[in-house]
Amino acid sequence: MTPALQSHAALTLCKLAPVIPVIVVDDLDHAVPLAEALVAGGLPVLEVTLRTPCALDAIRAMAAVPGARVGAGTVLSAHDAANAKAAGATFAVSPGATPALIAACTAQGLPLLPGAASASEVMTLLERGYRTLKFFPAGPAGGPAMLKALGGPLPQATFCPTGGVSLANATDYLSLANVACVGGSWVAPAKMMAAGDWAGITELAREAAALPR
Ligand SMILES: O=C(O)C(=O)C[C@H](O)[C@H](O)COP(=O)(O)O
Repeated sequence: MTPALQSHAALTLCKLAPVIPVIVVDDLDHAVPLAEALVAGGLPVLEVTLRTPCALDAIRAMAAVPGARVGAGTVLSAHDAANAKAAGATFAVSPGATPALIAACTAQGLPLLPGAASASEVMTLLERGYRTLKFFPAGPAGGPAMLKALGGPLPQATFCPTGGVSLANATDYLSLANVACVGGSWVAPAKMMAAGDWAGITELAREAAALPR
């Protein structure tokens, strides 16, 4: 799958909802109820970070939840990409991008949302054929002002800013012409997951899904 087609698939996913939840699953038993809660609240696209031992099993379980579009986050290597694909991930998100990761996602037909935080990084990915990018870490890298500035010379790149995005500042990003959606962990707080507060998480998802863009 060419990078151009990967970016097309990624953009389609980004347009499904204003927010992609960034999920850290510590307990496999949380995976299905969490996915159901987020989908019920209107957030169907879910990024499960490969940061915990049960992440791949969580992806496998969540991929079977009706309406869920489950991808892997923190995909850093070709090995991660292969594992994510085998677990049923339908897309991959990375904080940056490397030639090895790009080659693996291209070979395996796994749409990659690669990370970029500077004009040169954006230009390098555009050169490779990627037009849908993660802007990471969004807050520390300059926030909405930085994205707006990048949009001047590089309007062909569309972003999913992630890292320091919250309900309070999401609209500052979503109102920009070069932003398709935002990513954030605030809709799946560890405390609410530990407490099994799935109704509360559905409520957070509802608020997020209603954000204007
Ligand atoms: O590991 C990755 O590949 C990531 O996706 C990193 C996440 O984007 C941030 O950890 C989410 O940031 P917060 O919403 O501020 O918690």
